[in-house]
Amino acid sequence: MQNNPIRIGTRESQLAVWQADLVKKLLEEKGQKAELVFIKSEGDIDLVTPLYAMGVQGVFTRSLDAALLNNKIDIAVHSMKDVPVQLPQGIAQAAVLQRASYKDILVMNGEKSIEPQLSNPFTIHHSPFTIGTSSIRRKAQWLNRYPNTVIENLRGNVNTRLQKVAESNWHGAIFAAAGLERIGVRPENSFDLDWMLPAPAQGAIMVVGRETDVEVMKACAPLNDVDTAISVKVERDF
Ligand SMILES: NCc1[nH]cc(CCC(=O)O)c1CC(=O)O
Repeated sequence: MQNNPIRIGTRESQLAVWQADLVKKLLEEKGQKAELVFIKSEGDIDLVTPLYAMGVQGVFTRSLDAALLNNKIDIAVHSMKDVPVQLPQGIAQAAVLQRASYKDILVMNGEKSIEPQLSNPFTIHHSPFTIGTSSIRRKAQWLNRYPNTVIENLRGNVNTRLQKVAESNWHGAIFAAAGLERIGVRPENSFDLDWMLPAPAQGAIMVVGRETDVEVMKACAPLNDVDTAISVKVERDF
């Protein structure tokens, strides 16, 4: 056990804070004091450039990595799908929490459902769909199935993306189920895209720490969910 509270580094978005707060609660359940430290990431500052075009890996994780290595925080909490497979030198996985939904979902805009039209894939409809996503993985899979679609760029955290969709005249946008469900903002007018292959480790939360900080690593070990940790390792090694 660590006598000093474990300093948990997190981004400032509602989802990031929710995830860090979960880690705080789980540590406290084990009798370990903990506190949150807020750190801005490059991925939250530039809200226009698609992530794949930013040209560097780890746009959400780099400032937290630096804070860890500079001893400003003791652990960092990430959506695991945003964490590059190769961790920076000196940083190691401390735990992977039990996974939530790994699925991608379509959030439709307004009350009018386009679900019936979507049950008919690979056909050309008279008026094309307009769907928001900046993920090249989601775009490629969507266009393969619904070729007659206009894809619009959609960046930002979960809340700002939901707001952009609501203010648009698009038919809808693609999200990770986990992100919306965790913070309780999954709209009624949404459904799972069971045919879409999710990102590796989607829906999983990763805790990282300093490799040499044996005490902190030990304090985090009970948070590890073995089944999730094995699944995401296989997905990321592939
Ligand atoms: N790329 C951003 C990101 N990173 C993690 C999540 C959601 C939570 C998760 O998948 O674990 C999201 C939002 C999204 O893809 O819609």
